[in-house]
This record gives sequence, C-alpha cells and structure tokens, in this order.
Amino acid sequence: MQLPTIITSILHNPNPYLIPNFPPNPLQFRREFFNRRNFTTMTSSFNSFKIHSKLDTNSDTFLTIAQFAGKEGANVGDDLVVLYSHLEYAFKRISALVASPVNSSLGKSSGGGEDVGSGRDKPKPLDIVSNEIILSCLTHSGKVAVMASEEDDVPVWITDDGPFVVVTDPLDGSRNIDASIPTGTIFGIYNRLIEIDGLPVEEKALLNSLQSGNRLVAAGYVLYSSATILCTSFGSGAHAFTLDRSTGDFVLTHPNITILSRGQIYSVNDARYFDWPEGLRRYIDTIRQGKGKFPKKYSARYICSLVADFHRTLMYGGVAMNPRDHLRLVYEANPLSFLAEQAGGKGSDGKNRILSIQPTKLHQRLPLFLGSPDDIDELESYGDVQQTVNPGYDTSRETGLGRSPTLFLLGTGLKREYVLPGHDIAVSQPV
Ligand SMILES: O=P(O)(O)OC[C@H]1O[C@](O)(COP(=O)(O)O)[C@@H](O)[C@@H]1O
Repeated sequence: MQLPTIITSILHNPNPYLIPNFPPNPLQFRREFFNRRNFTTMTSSFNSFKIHSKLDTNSDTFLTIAQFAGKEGANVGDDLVVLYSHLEYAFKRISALVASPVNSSLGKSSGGGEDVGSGRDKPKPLDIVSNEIILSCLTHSGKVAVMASEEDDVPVWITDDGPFVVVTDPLDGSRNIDASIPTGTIFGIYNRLIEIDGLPVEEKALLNSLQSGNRLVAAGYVLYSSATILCTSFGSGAHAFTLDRSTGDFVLTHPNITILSRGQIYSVNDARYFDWPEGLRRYIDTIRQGKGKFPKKYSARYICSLVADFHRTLMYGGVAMNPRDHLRLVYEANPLSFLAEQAGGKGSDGKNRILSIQPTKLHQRLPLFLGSPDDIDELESYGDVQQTVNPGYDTSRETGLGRSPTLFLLGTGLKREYVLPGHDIAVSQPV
C-alpha cells in the first residue's frame, strides 16, 4: 500500500480496534469467574496456552470512564462526560497509529532546523496527524470552543457555544518514535470564559487558552507504551484507566493514585550536568551519594519522554525534571502539575508552584520539576536549580532530523492538506 493511501485510511478508519479477539478480554475472565462466585484461582485455556488468574470478587472495579465520571459516579456533568468520550476515541486512534507499521515513516521529521517560530519545535508528520485526530474529535464533540495545541501557532476557534477550552500536546516524545520508545498525549480542560465572549475571535481564543493552571477543570495524559494508560483527574484525585484492546474501553485500573511522599529515583538528562547551575549539581550529587534528607542512594531513570518519565514518577515516587527552559507551561507543565497535586505531589519551576504562574504566551517554556512533595521541597531548598545556559542541543542523530522528508503539511485552519514529495496532494482532511 502506498503511503498516501495508508495515511488516508488512518484518518478515515472508523474503528482502529477491529482487531480479532486477542489478547483475551479480562472481562471474560471475570464473568466466568463470577459465575463460580468464589475467590479462587481460575484456569482458562486459550488455544495453545493457559492463563492462571486470581481475581477479587469484592472489588467490581472494571469501570469505564463514562461510568466513573457519570451520574452514578463522580457526576462531573454530561458535557464533560461527552467530551471525554470523544477524547478517548482520539487517544485510541493515536494509540493505534503509534503502534502501526506506518509510524516508522511518519515518525521522521520533514527536515530542517528545530524551531518553526512561535517557540514551537519543528513537528514530525506523526505529531501533525495526532493533532488532526484530536482537533477532529473535539470538533465533533460540540463541547469545545477553542483548542490550543503545541502543533499550532495560535489557538483554533471551534465553536462559539462550546463550554470548554482544551490545551494539548498531541504527541509528546515523538522524537523517540523510531525506536519504539513510549510516547504520550497531554491535555488540560478549562471552562470557556463567557465574560469575554464579545471579544474578536483571535483575542478570545488566546485569552481562553492562557488561563492559569489554578483554573483547570480536568487534565490528563495518555501513555502509549506496553499498555495504553489514560491517567486523569476531574479535580478530586488522580485515576488511571488502561485500554482494554479487546473491548476498546479504558477501564479503571489505578483509582486514587497517591504518590510516595518521598521516592528514591531522580529523572533528568544527566548529559547536561556541566550546563547546570551550582545548586542543581549539588542537589544531584548529594542524592546520588545518599547524603540528602533521605539517607539512601538514589537511582537515575530517564526515558526522555515526558509522559513516561512522569508516569513512572507517579507510580514509584521521586522527582522528574527538565531544568532548562524547554517544556511548555500551558499544555505540558500545567496539566501534569495538576495531576501531580491531585496525587499528593508537587509541580514546580524550581522556585514557584507551576499552577500559580500566569501564562503570557501560548508556547511559553520553563524549567519543570514534578514529583514527590518531600523530594521537590528538598530540591527547591538548594535555591539555584534552574538551568539558564541553554545552548540548544543538537539531537539530530537521535531524532532523524535531516533525513529525507517523507511528508509535508500544507495550509492551516480547519482544512489540512498533506503532500508527499514527488506526489500530488495525498490527503485533504476537513475537520
Ligand atoms: O532534550 P531534553 O532536555 O532531555 O528534553 C527532553 C524532553 O523533551 C521532550 O521530548 C518534549 O519535547 P517535544 O515536546 O518537543 O517533543 C520530552 O518528552 C522530554 O522529556
């Protein structure tokens, strides 16, 4: 199949989960098990192999997001439940996309330098397609007035009466996609500011998108890894849902995530050590040697995929950081800090609480430190932890920058066109 045809089919495929019944549906285990009505060990045969599974009948926890957030659950309101159902659909499509054989071509950059202006990095085709998928789903939801994305210079106004504003990094960590390293989507949801409805569209689109993190109604990330996990908060705790590929549902697997008050892992791009300020070097040297407030040597873990590094930090505790002005306040730092706080952790720029910072630019960058509250407090106590030397690191051999372009994006707004070099327009996608 030619690439244009493949891309067309990705964008138009109504159900990325029309996959035969494999892996087996965990709910089927459950049904079979519940019929026996006992807490015992069950053995099920699936053709050539056997699975032993121990399930707890007392916790009926296979809740979907709609059940969890709907009237019988957290009751977050019908508008938000509808919006989530459209978001989930987008995430499933992106999950299928990053796992598909097409991604090795789509993951590559279309060449050139790192920056495309407005403080944005040069997008790769996979970033652009993910952005389109999210924009299209938000548009169809009818619930979103404006979407602000890492992939667009300015926010896109969708509909006047949408109650929500969505900020998003559609595909974080896409520089790693060629090596099948985990990637993620980050999103935040605000209420539309009805008091500025009368302003010109560009102005109200921007002001709605520049709300401070304090005003987030909900936020989340999706980790595309060995499992696809949607971790989200509606403002009362952080909860993670795992995609069950046999049913297409995100089911509640990690209710009320609570981060350890102190971890034993630090996560940072260590190769930048000699560009770090004195305080940060001292902090890392201290915890490496087990000479900090926690008297054990820390381990280092760094995936270089923000969502994956943050997810591990939520699960195991510790601190995940990027001390240089690199990550974006509006659609990366704010949603993840919201989740960190909802799980009992902290999000800081090294000096200030992230959620209290008023954004002034859509693509505003800042240092970011996320993690266990005691670890963040200890880190901040070193004072000088923000890296101001930012030479602009050339990672082209890692990211495939400079290789042959595979796909270009033409045009902006609500109609996007993709063209493959040497071909006529491949895809024209109204959203
Ligand atoms: O090069 P550094 O400083 O290690 O930055 C790596 C970070 O950049 C990111 O790739 C984000 O950058 P992009 O949004 O441009 O993909 C994160 O996923 C990762 O944590």
